[in-house]
Amino acid sequence: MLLGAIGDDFTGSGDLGNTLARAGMRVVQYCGVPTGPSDPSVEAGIVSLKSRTIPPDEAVTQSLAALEWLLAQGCQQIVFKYCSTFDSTPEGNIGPVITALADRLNAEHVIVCPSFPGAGRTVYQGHLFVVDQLLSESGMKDHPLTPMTDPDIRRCLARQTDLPVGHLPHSVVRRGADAIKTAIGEKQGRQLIIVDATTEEDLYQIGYASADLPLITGGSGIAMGLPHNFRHAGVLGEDETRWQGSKGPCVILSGSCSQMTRQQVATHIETHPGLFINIDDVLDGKTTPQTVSDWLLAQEGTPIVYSTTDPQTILAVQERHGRSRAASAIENLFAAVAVDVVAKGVTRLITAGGETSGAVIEALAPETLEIGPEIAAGVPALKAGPLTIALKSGNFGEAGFFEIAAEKLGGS
Ligand SMILES: Nc1ncnc2c1ncn2[C@@H]1O[C@H](COP(=O)(O)OP(=O)(O)OP(=O)(O)O)[C@@H](O)[C@H]1O
Ligand SMILES: O=C(O)[C@@H](O)C(=O)CO
Repeated sequence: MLLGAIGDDFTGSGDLGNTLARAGMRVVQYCGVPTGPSDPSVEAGIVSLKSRTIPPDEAVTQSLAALEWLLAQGCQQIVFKYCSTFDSTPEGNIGPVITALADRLNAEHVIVCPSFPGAGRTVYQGHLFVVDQLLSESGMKDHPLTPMTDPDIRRCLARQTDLPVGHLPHSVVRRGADAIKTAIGEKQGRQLIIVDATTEEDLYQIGYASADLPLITGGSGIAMGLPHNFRHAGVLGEDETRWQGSKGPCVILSGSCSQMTRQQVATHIETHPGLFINIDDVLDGKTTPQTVSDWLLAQEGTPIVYSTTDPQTILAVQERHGRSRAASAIENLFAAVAVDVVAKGVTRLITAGGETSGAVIEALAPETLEIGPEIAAGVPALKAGPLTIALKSGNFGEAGFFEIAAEKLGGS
């Protein structure tokens, strides 16, 4: 294993896997920290955690355990993948995890760059943009778990770490890899460096400049240039595709309330069966995993079960039941439904939402997910034995994503 990565959620880990696989690396996503050694043919291993919104000390412990496993597999460089919208709270978990990984790796300068232009996220003057809006004016201001209200990620990160937070402006980045490398080297003392990046070319140049850094952090875009570094060093094998689709029944579970998912759900239910999950009914026991799973298995086509709704409805639900009780009720329901439908023959599973996908994958507990072809920017097709899976981050994909994903998982 050449490159080791730690992802703070399951969809984001797949996003990173997609970037690396597209550049010709053989990538496997591990669900949690594996207990045994990796298959020796794996060139990039991603340990996916569900650590984005857990208490910071637990996120640090899990991330350090993942790091030890990756180092034991021989990884020469580590990537910490978090969300391209920098999803975090004032306490963490991005800052505490980077700080702990940097300490363990004795990393002097650590790049922090959530930029992912393919999904409209760019960093300029230390500020994070979602398409043409500041992060704090985008849909992320209403996120159910990590509302993002400060677009200046230098300030966001400084609230989460005791390490100094520096900045590498776009005026340097656009001069290319050598200029970036020199500017990083000139930074005095140990620090985390927010690096501006507005285009994919910026990200390639940052990647090339990072060949010797032990730890790199960011969205999936930060990994764009890294496979080239290994190829340039002559250590990357030949690109060969092993992934295959499966033709069996397909179901969709959506707990994401992001703007794009809302559009995708609305599009899908125009032509496919859909069942809305009301959290009050889940907490009252009127809706159970069994009722939902029975409904799914009785449908034709590609049915969707969704709790996806608008910010006002979420707020009202959270006021009635509490934020984490509402979230857990939905996540546990989807997790149990997934286990049941897969046991009963579903071979294509699509989930929407990072937390939702994490709950589902933790319950299904596949040891590994082989990264396959891209479905949409940041979303690869995955495979665990006979089961093919698509884990969609909240704001990824076009309006017709679910239908496209179902076809891709089928091997078309
Ligand atoms: N109707 C609802 N009311 C309140 N909370 C909900 C509702 N539906 C879903 N949730 C919770 O909101 C959270 C949505 O987060 P999730 O990460 O799954 O989606 P997302 O934020 O759109 O995705 P991403 O993190 O990939 O951008 C989950 O914890 C889910 O349980
Ligand atoms: O970086 C992103 O936007 C995604 O990979 C993700 O992490 C969303 O959960």
